[in-house]
Amino acid sequence: MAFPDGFLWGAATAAYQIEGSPLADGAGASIWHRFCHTPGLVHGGDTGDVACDHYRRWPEDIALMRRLGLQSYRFSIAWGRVLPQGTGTANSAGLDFYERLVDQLLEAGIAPNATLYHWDLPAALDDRGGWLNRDSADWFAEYADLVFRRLDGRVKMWTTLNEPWVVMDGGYLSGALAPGHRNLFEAPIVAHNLLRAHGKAVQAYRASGAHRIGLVVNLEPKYPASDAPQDRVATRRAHAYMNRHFMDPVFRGRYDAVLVRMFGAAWPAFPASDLDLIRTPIDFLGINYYTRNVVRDDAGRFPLPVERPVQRGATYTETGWEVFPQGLLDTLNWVRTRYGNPPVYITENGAAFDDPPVAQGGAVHDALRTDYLRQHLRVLHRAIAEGCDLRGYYAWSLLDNLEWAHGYSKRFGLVHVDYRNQRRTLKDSGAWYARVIASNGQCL
Ligand SMILES: N#[N+]C[C@@H]1[C@@H](O)[C@H](O)[C@@H](O)[C@@H]2O[C@H]12
Repeated sequence: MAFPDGFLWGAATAAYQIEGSPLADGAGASIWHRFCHTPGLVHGGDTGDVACDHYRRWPEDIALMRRLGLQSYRFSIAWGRVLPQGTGTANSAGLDFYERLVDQLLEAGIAPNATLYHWDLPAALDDRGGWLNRDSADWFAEYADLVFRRLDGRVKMWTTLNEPWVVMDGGYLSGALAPGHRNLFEAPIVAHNLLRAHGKAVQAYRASGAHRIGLVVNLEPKYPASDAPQDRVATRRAHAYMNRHFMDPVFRGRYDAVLVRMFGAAWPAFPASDLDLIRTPIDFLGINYYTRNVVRDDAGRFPLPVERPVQRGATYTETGWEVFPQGLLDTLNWVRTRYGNPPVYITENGAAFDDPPVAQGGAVHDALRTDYLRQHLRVLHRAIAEGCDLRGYYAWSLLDNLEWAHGYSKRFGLVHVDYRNQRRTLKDSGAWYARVIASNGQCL
């Protein structure tokens, strides 16, 4: 099942999850540095102080990318490395790091795909209110303009934000992620300022950039646990809260009425001009897809029903996610029909499984991960046949890495990392993915 000529094959990472050295060479601390160093918040007390030591081992990791035959590499830029205080004086050592990385990627024939914000807000900006402060959109645009002017042209594919829904829900409602707030009234303000920041960064790019810029969202299709009216209503609410929450403003210039009603008094009156900014046109949409959500009414839980009824006979990953490739097809067709079939990249797709240890001779026989990826790639081929404008795919992740509050307990990598000595070992899934890339999907 060959994919179209020019289909882009890649793998993805994020700065705080792999780089280590979070304060090196003048870098400013992020909210994740603070969060990890706050006892009790991250599994095992793990931090990003070392991670995969990518800040120092990046040449070795580019060699791994070449071995995989990656055509593109999606990474994120740590805001605090280039602007230690979040605004103001730039840190040339931080900019130099990303410039060297980009230049060597190009040297290796790998197209850089840079994400401006993958959750690591400079702590100095959090001290000024962070995403709760309306000025955050201007702070972000200043940072974006700085890196655009430094790297655009060599980087030809930019993303403003990674998964703004997770930033809002995890960082300000559930409190499971940095900065660890639990406040219903903060959530819509944060979501709105993230969207404003996205719009301002896109406008900054249009003023100076010459290539493409988009947004990466996590989309999780919602299915009612039964035909009972209360389950169908709960499913619509869950869909409004997670999926339409950011897609509707960006592509349709307005919020979902169901979402607004859900928040009730906690929903502020936003200026209409904000929605005009937010809907500034983008060049592509990045979709991170992992699983689906079967929804049963759980009236006691706002805004998302917490119960995820276990599906008999299904396979589940180490993060408790059902393996459900049909949900990826359903999601892509929903985006195609509701939002005018925008160019889409799958910017993350992968799974954590309890991988076997590295075998003698250096192999990791992670058959479950290979099967997960194969099932989802086959679905992508169907999505293209059904008319989705699907341009590329990035496996999550290149390396085992810091899985946020899970610490290093969950492994998503195509490459195993032994955190005791930083030894990298290509897993069977990585070797298989290299064959998929080399055959443009023919071997699926
Ligand atoms: N959990 N999980 C894996 C993966 C996470 O490691 C990424 O940083 C996020 O963009 C997205 O949540 C997905």
